[in-house]
Formats: sequence, C-alpha cells, structure tokens
Amino acid sequence: MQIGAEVHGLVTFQVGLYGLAWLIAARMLPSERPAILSWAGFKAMLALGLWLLSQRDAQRSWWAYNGANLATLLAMLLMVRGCLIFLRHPPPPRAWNALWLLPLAALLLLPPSQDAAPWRVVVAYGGQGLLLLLAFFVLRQPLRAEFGRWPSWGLMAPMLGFALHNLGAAARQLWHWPLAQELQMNSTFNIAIFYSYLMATGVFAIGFMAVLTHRLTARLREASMHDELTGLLNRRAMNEYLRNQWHRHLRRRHPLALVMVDLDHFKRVNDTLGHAGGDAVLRATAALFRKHLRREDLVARMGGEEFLLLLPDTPEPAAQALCERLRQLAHDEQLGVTLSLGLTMVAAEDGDAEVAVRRADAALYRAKTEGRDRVVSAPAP
Ligand SMILES: Nc1nc2c(ncn2[C@@H]2O[C@H](COP(=O)(O)OP(=O)(O)OP(=O)(O)O)[C@@H](O)[C@H]2O)c(=O)[nH]1
Repeated sequence: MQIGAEVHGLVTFQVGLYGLAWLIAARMLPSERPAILSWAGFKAMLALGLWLLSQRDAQRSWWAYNGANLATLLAMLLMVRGCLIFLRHPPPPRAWNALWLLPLAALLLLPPSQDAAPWRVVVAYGGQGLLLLLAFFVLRQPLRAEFGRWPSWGLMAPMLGFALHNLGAAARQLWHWPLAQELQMNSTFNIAIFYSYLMATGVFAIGFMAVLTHRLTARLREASMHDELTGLLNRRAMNEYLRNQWHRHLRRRHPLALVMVDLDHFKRVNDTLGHAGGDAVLRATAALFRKHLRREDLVARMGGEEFLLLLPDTPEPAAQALCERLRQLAHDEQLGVTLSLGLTMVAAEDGDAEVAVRRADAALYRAKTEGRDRVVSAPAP
C-alpha cells in the first residue's frame, strides 16, 4: 500500500513535468503553439487524473472516482486534438464532438458509489478506447505521409496498445457484470497501469518532440533554398544543383543546357509601377517559367531581375527553341517586360560548371548589347 502511494506520486509528478516541458516548448515555437498547448493540457489533465486516482479509498469521493475518469478522458481528447492540429488535419465533424459529450456527461452525473462502478468502468474505458482507436485510424496516414512509415508506427503503437487495453477493460467489465472491475489503489495491476501510462506518455513526448524537430528542420532547409519573393530556387540552392548536374553530365554525357535570363529595362518597370509593381512582374516571370518548363528543369532567381535555367537532357536545338518560346511568351502573356536570354551547353572540357555559367553570362551580355529581347547562343568549346 505504501509503495503504491509512492509510485503514484512519482508517476504523477513525472507526467506533470512533461506538461511543463510542453508549456516551455509552446513558448519557444509559436508556429506550432496551438498543438503544443493542447499537449500541455493533455499532460496536465493526465497528471490530475492519476493523482485523483491515487486518492481512491473507502470514502469513495466523487473526485477520486468520477473526477479521475473525467480528467483522463479529457486528457485523451486534448491529446487527439493536439495531434489533429499538428498534422493540419481538418477538424472532425460536429457530430463526432457531440459523441464525446455522452461519456463526459455520464461521468459527471453518475454517483461515485460501488453500485455505479460497472457503469463508470464501461463508460470511462469504452469512451477512451473508442477515442484512441478512432484517432489511430485517422492520424496514422497523415503521420506516415509526413514522417515515414516507422516513425508513424513508433508513435501510433502506444496509442493502439492503449486503445485495445481500454476496450478490453470495458469488455471485461461487461463480462463480469454486475461485479465492479474498478482499479484499486493497492493492486499490482494498478501499479503496472500507472507505469504503462508513464511509458506511453514518455514515448509520446519524446516521439513528438522528434517529429517536431524533423518538421522544423525541413522547413528551415526549404526556406534556406528558396527565394522568398518568387518561390524559385535561390542562388545557393542552384549552385548545389549545378554541381550535382555537372557531375551527372560528366558521368553520362547527357546534354545539359544552361540559360541566363534577364528582364529588360527592369529599372523602368520599377520607376513607372513602383517597387510593388516590379515585384509583381518578377513573380509573373517566375510563374511563366514554372508553367512552361518541365518538372525536371531547374529554375533559380540568382538575384535582382536575373534568372538561371538548368535544363537536363536537353540538346542545343531544343534549348534554343525553348528560349525563343519563352521570349515570345513574355510578349504573348503581356508580362510587362521583354526577356534577354544567354544560352550555352555545358561541356566536359569546361573543367568546372562555373565556366559554363560565365559563358552563358557573356551570351546574355551580348543579347543586351545587340538590342535586348533576343536569344544569343554561345557555342561550347
Ligand atoms: N521590384 C524589385 N526590383 C528589384 C528587385 N531586385 C532588383 N530590382 C531592381 O532591378 C533593377 C535592375 O536595373 P538594372 O540592373 O539597371 O537593369 P535594367 O533596368 O533591367 O536594364 P537592363 O538589364 O540593361 O535591360 C534595379 O532598379 C533594381 O532596383 C526586387 O526584388 N524587386
């Protein structure tokens, strides 16, 4: 009995600490705050439920019996809500929310007496089990889509385990009806349940911290590789792709075309339409490239009004035709500017991809000096 009380105290304290950790995380990560706050609430409610459970004695107070079950069910609801928000899952229909009002209302209204215990067990365990089982089926797919198969199983397995355990407990109560199958404070089984709660919430906390970090790292990497205004690759990312494509070209000798594009007299656009108008033209140019290039082509904004296109497996005549088409499309789609393009083919003799970039740059310069709104091709060595 004495050991049981100590274990209860420690486990409750530990779960409460997890809640505190989530609160700190919510302060540090504003983009994920609503989900994290739900999880902090989950831990707080669970700690409360466990503490109330440890208060069960012969007096049978409402708090120790109904209160403990209510707090645990609310904890599970908050946990599932946090997961739905975290995974950007649309909120469930209102009818589903109403479904959880039934066990909550029953737990509020039932007396804490021994006679009502079978009802309480079925409602509390059945409600929790059903909720966790539904959450398992709803959350597994989006979790897997974002983080992969094994992390999703690692996070969902404890949820499935608890769902089955709780449904089993409700079924056991129905089987033994009307003999109450309520958790007693001093039973070994009760202590095992406490430990498994601690383990599952630990796995949950560490697992979701890990996927959260994974998501934030992916977002940072995405931001560090893209130009904010147009959403195209930025210079840094393009240089990385350029190096990869260069080595691929050396290995396979597939034709690799490189095109430098510059908007003509862009300063005038800014002067007449203002900076915001200029930005809109840059975005429209990016959209034009995205629309008319293939998926495997790479487009970057190298800075200002200059873009670099990298066209794998594209022989020179095809690249030339594409450049001419883009130049014409700027007219047809009334971009508000004309395009000058410098084209070259990457060659193994260049020794370095940078040499090909400089050649495309020189071709672009010629396009500018020869009157703009044209394509100039610089032959590879
Ligand atoms: N709106 C907007 N303007 C930019 C941005 N980055 C650079 N610019 C402007 O782009 C203009 C580039 O001007 P220049 O380099 O003189 O070239 P240009 O007027 O296009 O003339 P040519 O290239 O010789 O045809 C400058 O006025 C820059 O302020 C941007 O992100 N948004």
